[in-house]
Amino acid sequence: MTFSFRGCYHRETGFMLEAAFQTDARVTAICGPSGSGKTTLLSLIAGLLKPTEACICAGDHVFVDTQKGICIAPEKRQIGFLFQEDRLFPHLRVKANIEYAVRRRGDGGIAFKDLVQTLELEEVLHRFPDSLSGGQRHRVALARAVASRPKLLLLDEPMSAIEDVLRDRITTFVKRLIDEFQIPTLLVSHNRVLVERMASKVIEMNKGKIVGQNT
Ligand SMILES: Nc1ncnc2c1ncn2[C@@H]1O[C@H](COP(=O)(O)OP(=O)(O)OP(=O)(O)O)[C@@H](O)[C@H]1O
Repeated sequence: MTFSFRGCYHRETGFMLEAAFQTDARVTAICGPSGSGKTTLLSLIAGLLKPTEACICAGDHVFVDTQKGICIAPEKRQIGFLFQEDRLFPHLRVKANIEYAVRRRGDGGIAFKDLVQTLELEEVLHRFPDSLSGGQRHRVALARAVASRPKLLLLDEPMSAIEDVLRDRITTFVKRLIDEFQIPTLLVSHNRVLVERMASKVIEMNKGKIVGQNT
């Protein structure tokens, strides 16, 4: 599947993102210094920010085409995302948080048991997000992001809050899910080891622009 992005977005603070790229890679990394616009780019793709002008497509699925007046609602884009903050439903226990995403996809979803075991969440299934540690919350958010077998997966620093001892195993698990279910993924990370391990293409951003690409 080819993912393509062309668009621009202007923040009142003066920050301007103007970028175009396309990728066929299973995992594409977006790298660049702090404040270069990586999270803004993912937010535009997810539909959490509205671009001034854009055409954003994943294969045959057009998420946004401002010239044609198309802007699909975020919840209808079938995008799984994991942002730096975990955005779990605070009123639902961990089990319900994950089941919500599994149910959204029906039979094609990833097995709940498999997710829970690999991410070591058995012990916290009946707790509310507020009572979890940062690393635990992050693992729940990761389970939720991949559970529905999304058309596109957006990972923003996915391993940053994960304890060292779990990081390697979780990286292997996420990579296996992405490969097995052929989920095109955009990965934002400052962690060069993670990028090298997961991504076959790297896009470099700086000051809201794409300044380099390599495969
Ligand atoms: N909610 C906001 N309101 C105003 N400015 C913002 C907001 N969020 C981000 N910015 C600014 O927009 C620019 C791009 O930010 P963005 O978070 O996309 O960068 P980033 O590359 O993801 O950075 P980091 O690696 O630190 O997460 C920065 O100058 C940032 O300060």
